[in-house]
Amino acid sequence: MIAFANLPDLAVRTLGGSVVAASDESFAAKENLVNPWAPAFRPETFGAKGQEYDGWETARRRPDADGALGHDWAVVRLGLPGVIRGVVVDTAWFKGNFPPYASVEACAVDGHPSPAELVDAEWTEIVPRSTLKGDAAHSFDVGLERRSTHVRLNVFPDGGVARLRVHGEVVPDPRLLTGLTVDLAALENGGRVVECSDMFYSAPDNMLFPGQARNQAEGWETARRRGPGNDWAIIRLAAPGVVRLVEVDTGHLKFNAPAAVSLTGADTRSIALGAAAWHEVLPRTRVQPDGRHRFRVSGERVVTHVRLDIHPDGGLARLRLLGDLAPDGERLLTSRWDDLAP
Ligand SMILES: NC(=O)NC(NC(N)=O)C(=O)[O-]
Repeated sequence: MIAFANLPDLAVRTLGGSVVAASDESFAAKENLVNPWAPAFRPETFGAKGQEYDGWETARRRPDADGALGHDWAVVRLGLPGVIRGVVVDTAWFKGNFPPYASVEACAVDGHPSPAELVDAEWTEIVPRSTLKGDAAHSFDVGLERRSTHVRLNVFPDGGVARLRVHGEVVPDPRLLTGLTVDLAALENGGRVVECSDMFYSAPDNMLFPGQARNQAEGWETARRRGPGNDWAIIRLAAPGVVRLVEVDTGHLKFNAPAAVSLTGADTRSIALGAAAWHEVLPRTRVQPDGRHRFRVSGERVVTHVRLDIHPDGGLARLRLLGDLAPDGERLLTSRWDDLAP
């Protein structure tokens, strides 16, 4: 697997991404580009506009009076702005109607720009015009050391693309975090799972998504553990901080919820994670299936990482670690934001 594929998809709808404009969407809606599920297809489902596709599909272009063909484009607002490390242009199921070439650009615009304002933004090419195949996922590494808020997918001259995945590292806006009590584990604040024991059914980063899980697949689920020990995941927090309230949500895990959970914390500001000592944040605590549990914790020590142990296996829908950033955590977020400015 390519390295960037483990990073969150900053464009996916379940992380707040949306497709704000497109040159054309005659055959199939631009919004499908950021659907969270794998592209689906049912043959011979002809609607009023043609065959139905789970993707974005434009009309066949014809030369204008000057003989120019032009090209199609779609603009995606990233749900989580950040540094883009890789892009996947997936033409799944588009076999006779995929675009032969595509390129991708990115920009960073503060606030909430309208599609018209984005036209005048400063766009930087992050994937040069590249050849595409039909019914295939194309992965492109991106080397732009700056944060981005939007991407523009260009297809030449026209055709269908099932998904645009934009993997990267979240760079949260410190103005929305400093001085507040925030979820130090949330993906949207820059938290991430860096190690885990098992991700057989679904990835542990799922626990850190916004909102509630709508089903079991939207949380973290491990395989049935047949040997000794228990499953676990280590979360690198958004920045060093003090955890004050823990929320453990076993929603939708009914016959596969853990019997108990425990949390420990480590401070790696002056020591490597492998050598750090772990101290108790939440002692081993019984949990019930399919429900939200909240625990006030003593919150005395600054931590950079929290280890979640689930006993013995199962998974969680969500894990929230509400707390306050340490002063150097606030400084870290602010300098990262400034260093990665467009
Ligand atoms: N059979 C098709 O898929 N045709 C075409 N597309 C749709 N959606 O019908 C086309 O012309 O690109």
